[in-house]
Amino acid sequence: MFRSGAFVAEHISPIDDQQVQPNGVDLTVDAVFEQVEPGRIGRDDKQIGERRELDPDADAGVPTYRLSPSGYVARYGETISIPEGHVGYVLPRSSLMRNSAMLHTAVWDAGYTGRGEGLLEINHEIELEQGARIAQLVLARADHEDTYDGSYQGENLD
Ligand SMILES: O=c1ccn([C@H]2C[C@H](O)[C@@H](COP(=O)(O)OP(=O)(O)OP(=O)(O)O)O2)c(=O)[nH]1
Repeated sequence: MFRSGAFVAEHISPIDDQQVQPNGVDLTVDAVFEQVEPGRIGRDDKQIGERRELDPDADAGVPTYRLSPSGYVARYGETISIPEGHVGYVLPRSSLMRNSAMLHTAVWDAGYTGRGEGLLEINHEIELEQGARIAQLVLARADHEDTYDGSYQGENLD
């Protein structure tokens, strides 16, 4: 069973009322990266290729990313903690999708805490204000034996 947005909100910070939706919580874009070196997925290890952080255009008043068609890694502005007994899924905000862009995501494990990332697929030029809502996190009840203890635990925390 999926939990309410109010429940999800208890596991995300910072957050404001505008982010709380009936079935989940909206996530904002804090930083955008372009990968510049190859990565590697081995049988027993992995390496994330080097990235370049994009500078948003500050002249617009609100810092704004002007993105051309390509793939980018977006880092969310919120720290997310997936509670035990749950699994998280992040989906794109529909307005992103309606603008020919997509956010690709993976599984958010019980016990994970951090400011995670998603893959932005941009198919047409788009402007994204830094801090704009681009995604939504939902939580479902889930059985599990262990909790998350991987290399991304605690990532991007200040
Ligand atoms: O779209 C997503 C999905 C998950 N995560 C976070 C939460 C998740 O718990 C963690 C690790 O994900 P996963 O287990 O898929 O990573 P991995 O590639 O298997 O690495 P590791 O073995 O170090 O966990 O990354 C994201 O930031 N973005």
